[in-house]
Amino acid sequence: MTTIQIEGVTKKLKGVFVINNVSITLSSGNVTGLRGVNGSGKTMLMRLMAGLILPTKGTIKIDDKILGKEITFPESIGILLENPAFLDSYTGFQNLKMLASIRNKIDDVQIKHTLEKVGLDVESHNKKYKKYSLGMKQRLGIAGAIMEQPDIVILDEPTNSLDTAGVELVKQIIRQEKERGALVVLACHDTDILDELADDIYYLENGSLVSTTTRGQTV
Ligand SMILES: Nc1ncnc2c1ncn2[C@@H]1O[C@H](COP(=O)(O)OP(=O)(O)OP(=O)(O)O)[C@@H](O)[C@H]1O
Repeated sequence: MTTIQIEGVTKKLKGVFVINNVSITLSSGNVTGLRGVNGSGKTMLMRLMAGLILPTKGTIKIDDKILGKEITFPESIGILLENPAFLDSYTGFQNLKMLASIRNKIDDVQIKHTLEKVGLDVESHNKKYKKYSLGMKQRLGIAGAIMEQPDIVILDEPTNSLDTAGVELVKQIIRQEKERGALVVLACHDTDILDELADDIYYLENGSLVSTTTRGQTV
């Protein structure tokens, strides 16, 4: 059981409140949706949860351990953020292998299995990243986030650049991640996808939490 407790978190950047006094608790086996217009703070909140930036005020605890104090990063996390930092001259497989070498938890077979799971065929495993289409790049980013079966899966706009079949595949992957017990955080502009997949949806406006929908009920 994994929990993320966000307690009174504020993030100020260049004098602007990009996150303003947000408190929410997320737990494993749930998909938590983040909704809001461009610039409302969804990506910032995800970066805070991942320990990539630290709050100006408030605390974020992963399983009761304070991020930035007791732990630097969540122990088991996979993240898809906009513009993943993959290497152009490496193939899709080589990029994931390099990423996997950080933790050394999975082998080549598991990497290949994940590539297939996101719809990248054997030919594309061995294609250089710079030759990838936008949709292929997005699929590789999703593969990178889920390949180690982490406790926490953070997906920022995972359906970007994907065709209809790709969107369906991502929806299926998110359901599978939830079923295996992951704590999934999903930011998505497509409200239908959020309504379909998320157990709780938090609506952000100018960095503040303005409403919450829990399994269809808005408060
Ligand atoms: N490096 C930065 N320095 C200062 N402000 C920033 C920085 N990065 C983002 N911001 C600001 O933080 C706010 C929240 O941005 P964020 O990217 O979290 O929004 P978002 O909800 O994810 O938007 P989108 O839907 O466009 O992805 C915006 O006002 C943005 O201008």
